[in-house]
Amino acid sequence: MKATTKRNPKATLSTSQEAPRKVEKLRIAVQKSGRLNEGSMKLLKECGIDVPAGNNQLKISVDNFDAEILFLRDDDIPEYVQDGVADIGFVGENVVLEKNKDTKILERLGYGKCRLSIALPKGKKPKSIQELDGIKIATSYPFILKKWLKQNKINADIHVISGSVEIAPRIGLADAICDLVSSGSTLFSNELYEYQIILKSEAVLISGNNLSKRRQELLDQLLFRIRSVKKAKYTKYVLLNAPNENLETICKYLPGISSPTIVPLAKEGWSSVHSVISENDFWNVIEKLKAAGAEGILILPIEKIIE
Ligand SMILES: Nc1ncnc2c1ncn2[C@@H]1O[C@H](COP(=O)(O)OP(=O)(O)OP(=O)(O)O)[C@@H](O)[C@H]1O
Ligand SMILES: O=P(O)(O)OC[C@H]1O[C@H](OP(=O)(O)OP(=O)(O)O)[C@H](O)[C@@H]1O
Ligand SMILES: [Mg+2]
Repeated sequence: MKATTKRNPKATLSTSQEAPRKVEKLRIAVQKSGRLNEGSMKLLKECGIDVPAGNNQLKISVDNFDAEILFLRDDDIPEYVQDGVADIGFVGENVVLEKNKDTKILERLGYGKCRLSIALPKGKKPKSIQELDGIKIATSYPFILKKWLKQNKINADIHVISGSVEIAPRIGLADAICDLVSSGSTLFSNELYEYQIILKSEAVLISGNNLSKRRQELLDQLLFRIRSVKKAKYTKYVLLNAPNENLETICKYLPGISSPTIVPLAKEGWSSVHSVISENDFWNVIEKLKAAGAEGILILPIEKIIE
């Protein structure tokens, strides 16, 4: 008898009605509004992650990367990352250290640079930090401040307030403050001065400890892009013209990633040299390049460096 393949109508039905497989996305926490929002969104854009302009939504899916952006208060980001509500977060190191959650810092991001400092009213000039003993310090950073005081064996009283810390000495709430400083203008307008830096901070990328395999893959891709963007920021593309007899000397100063490119110029005996160099190194070699006859030196920004 001829074998027949029986079709199971139910099986066919269940396949066609199956819900589409849920795509695992990397959940990225970003400050909703405030000092770090712009820098974080700019960095994501430079990494090729297009976040659609949201109409004040708190969660937005990205079209060209398996990710969704969660817009949060910066203070909540370390805890949400620790608890796995978000996989990674862009947040100030000051907040990471203050909240002291179980997260790890993956990368320093170079924006949101500020200092956490003890500031005193103008006119009060302790000769050493030990003279802070016994004073009352207003702050929104009690954890970091307490640790610093303990390390320095200073016995001061901490008064916790959540904002407008700089006003505390003027209204008699405290003798000193411990708050973020950048330009110093908020201190200045409140008749205070920066006495002692206790932390230098910038935006950092943090992650939790339990990412799924797929989310870890996505994070690795994002980290690779962030590092390429960061590297490019501090590196410049250099173009210059040089007499052929000095090319060896010039190439010594501009070794590039593997070696510089040399293209002959229409002008007899001259070449164009193309290379990359870190901005710091460039300022150190510029005089030497000129002394070796380099002319028409052009310095161009680089968008990304993929190594
Ligand atoms: N003056 C400053 N210059 C540079 N960076 C700063 C400055 N002040 C704060 N930052 C950095 O930006 C982060 C966010 O600062 P912001 O003032 O927006 O916080 P916030 O008012 O607590 O915001 P949120 O509403 O999200 O709680 C700080 O934790 C710090 O890392
Ligand atoms: O040294 P400056 O450049 O003056 O910056 C310092 C100020 O910046 C931050 O406040 P922000 O302006 O972000 O307002 P906030 O108090 O609402 O957070 C910080 O809390 C300081 O008050
Ligand atoms: Mg906050």
